[in-house]
Amino acid sequence: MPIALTSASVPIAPARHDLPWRRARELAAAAAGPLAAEQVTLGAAIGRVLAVELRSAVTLPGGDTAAMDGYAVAGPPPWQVTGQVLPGQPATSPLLPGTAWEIATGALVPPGTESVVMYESCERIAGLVTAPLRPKRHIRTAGEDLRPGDLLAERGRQVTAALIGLAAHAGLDTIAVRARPRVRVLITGDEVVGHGLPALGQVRDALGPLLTALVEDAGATVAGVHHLADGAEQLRRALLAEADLVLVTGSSSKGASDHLHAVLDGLGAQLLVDGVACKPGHPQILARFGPRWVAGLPGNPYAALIGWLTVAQPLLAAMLGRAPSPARVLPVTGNVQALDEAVRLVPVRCHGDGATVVAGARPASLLAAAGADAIAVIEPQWKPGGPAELLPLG
Ligand SMILES: Nc1nc2c(c(=O)[nH]1)N[C@H]1C(S)=C(S)[C@@H](COP(=O)(O)OP(=O)(O)OC[C@H]3O[C@@H](n4cnc5c(N)ncnc54)[C@H](O)[C@@H]3O)O[C@H]1N2
Ligand code: MOO
Repeated sequence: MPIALTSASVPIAPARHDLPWRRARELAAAAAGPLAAEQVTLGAAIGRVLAVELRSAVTLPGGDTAAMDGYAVAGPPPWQVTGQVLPGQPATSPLLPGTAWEIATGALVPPGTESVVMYESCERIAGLVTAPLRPKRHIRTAGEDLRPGDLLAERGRQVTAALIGLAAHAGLDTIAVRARPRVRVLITGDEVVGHGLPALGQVRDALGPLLTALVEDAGATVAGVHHLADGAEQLRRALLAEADLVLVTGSSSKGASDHLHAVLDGLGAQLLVDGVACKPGHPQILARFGPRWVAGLPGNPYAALIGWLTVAQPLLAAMLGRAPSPARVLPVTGNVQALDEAVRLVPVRCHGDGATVVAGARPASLLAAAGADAIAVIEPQWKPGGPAELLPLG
């Protein structure tokens, strides 16, 4: 059972209300250490995060190898064709000067080979081959691609299809990756319905599907999506189920049916984040009790997406031991104004050398975010057209 370890270097201090957005994100990123490693087959490794660096187990190519179909030749031309060598059938005797062996791409060249000449450059008449001789042509030298111990990928890298192919080429059958954090999603709100058309006063659940997709995209696994009726006891019991992270939506503000603060208090949870100075997404919580973390996200769907990017995504990246990707900063243009004391988070579309605000973003609607490819972090000191950090949206 993967358990998030709290980094020894980050003591949990009681949450200050309305943390600066950047500070909230940093706290979440430093809160947990990587989960345990597990060994998986290459076939199961796509998207996982490397728990150790990957190194080659082989020399590649294993010996000097023909890079073209043609003739392995020794000495000056012409060459008498005296044999043949195919991939997987290494020559047992050396090639003598003045002779040639037919050779296929990928076959080990016989000892004594000076060059490989491709069929297209040769003239062959009655068992004699001639071609201009260029020493060492079309021969891949032993170990020119990999040597045992060569680094294939650093720890913390996400496994891609190319890396799986490379690892197999390098002789590996399994690799050590981080356990996927198990994330439970608790959707609260008596008005929230899971499917079909909502009646007046009801609303279709946007957050179960949104968070499921975000969790899976982040390399974690959804342990369950639970719709809870508003009520402290249901929430308390649901928070006790096994998970590395519990996401709770629609219960982090101050309304009559927002029970998360009281329930966490009753459970003796430690609050790391309790309110963030950003718009939207201000009512956010990050707390820990026992081995599990709880992120309280606003019920407004776009605000919940911002809450995810602020506290949940960095925490999961830490549990996965994921190497941080360099911040992307681009000039941002469009209809947006910086706030005096808080960060504004706006959906943008990127175009080569800049990003443009997608109009119409509102806390309760995902329409603008769905048309965007990133969220721009508009700091109080930002000026129109100035640079802003971009958080990618998948
Ligand atoms: N007195 C105050 N009231 C509010 C504050 C505040 O600081 N003081 N903050 C406002 C902000 S900002 C937000 S955001 C919301 C967040 O409140 P909750 O997290 O408690 O969420 P709810 O009140 O339950 O819902 C807000 C809104 O979102 C709809 N919703 C909820 N869940 C879903 C879902 N799964 N899918 C789609 N839509 C959902 C819900 O029906 C409400 O319309 O609080 C403000 N109030
Ligand atoms: O910040 Mo709320 O999160 O504006 O909708």
